[in-house]
Amino acid sequence: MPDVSQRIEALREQIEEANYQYYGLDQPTLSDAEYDALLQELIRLEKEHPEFLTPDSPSQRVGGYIAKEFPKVRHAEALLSLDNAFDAGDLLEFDRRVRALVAEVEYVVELKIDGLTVALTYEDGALVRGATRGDGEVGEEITANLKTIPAIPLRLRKQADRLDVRGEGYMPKGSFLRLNQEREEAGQPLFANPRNAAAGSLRQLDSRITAQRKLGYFAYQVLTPEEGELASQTAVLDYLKEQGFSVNPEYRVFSAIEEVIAYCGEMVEKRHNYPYDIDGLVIKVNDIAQQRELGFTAKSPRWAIAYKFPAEQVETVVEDIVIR
Ligand SMILES: NC(=O)c1c(N)nc(OC2CCCC2)nc1O[C@@H]1CCC[C@@H]1O
Repeated sequence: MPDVSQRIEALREQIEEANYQYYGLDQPTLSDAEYDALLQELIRLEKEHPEFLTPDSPSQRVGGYIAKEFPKVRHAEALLSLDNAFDAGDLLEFDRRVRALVAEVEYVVELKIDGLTVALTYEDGALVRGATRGDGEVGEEITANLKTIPAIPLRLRKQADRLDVRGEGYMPKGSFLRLNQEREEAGQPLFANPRNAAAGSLRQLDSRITAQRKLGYFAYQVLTPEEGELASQTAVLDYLKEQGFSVNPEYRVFSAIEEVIAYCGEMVEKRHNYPYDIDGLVIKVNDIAQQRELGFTAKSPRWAIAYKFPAEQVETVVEDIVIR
């Protein structure tokens, strides 16, 4: 019989690997029952042997920490907002401004997840801090709540002294529907949309409540990618996947803005085909060195723009959510 600490370590690795397969690669390896059995055994062993409990154990994902308030935390680098484009003209104008400063350019187009920005900091491979966007400079520290999101790794898969990651926390449509049904049965006010539900769930003082909300997270940026020799946004996305993050797979690379414009048109029709809300697309210059050359305006990067989908009639959206 291996000693308890070896069993605990083996359980942790199996559980985190299952999380990565399910949330990182979207290829579940364990059934829910098998996963729960491992987690329950880990929680039991850690209760019987608290000397082996560590803050980065997957047992901490079920929550149990009650904050009195959220401390403020200053972001390592300001979280910027994005300029918006609403039609082909705006996108052609964006491309013209980019090409005025850099010669050949390639664009990465990502789904614009309709959630809220969450900044994560890892030191020696462990998640040490997570925060909301706040005003872009200073956010709220919500680490305990973020640890309950299986798509957010508690430990990186590859060695890194320090890694700052940005991504979008969101509530999948299925979780949103279930939550509002429960609230309706309990006579509580309903959330208007998944984005509000995600914001409310991440700002819960009791992380057990956050754990029940079944939130998701898509990582899309690392700070100082050039230090990690990451030369492009697509390389950044590959790196984030290797490190165990859930990265949205629906990104495309185009070398002409006309192709980006055509893709935006296609996606207006497909925007409801995903199990999470999107409110547009984010178009980024792929090459990191060119991003540096293009720099930033006072509030947003010159190398990225958000294409916002046209507003819809309310009944279409409600009908879509209920029927689908
Ligand atoms: N919501 C998103 O899915 C998303 C994305 N896929 N990619 C970025 O890239 C940032 C990085 C630097 C410039 C924008 N930002 C996103 O969301 C932004 C954060 C703040 C405003 C937008 O929601």
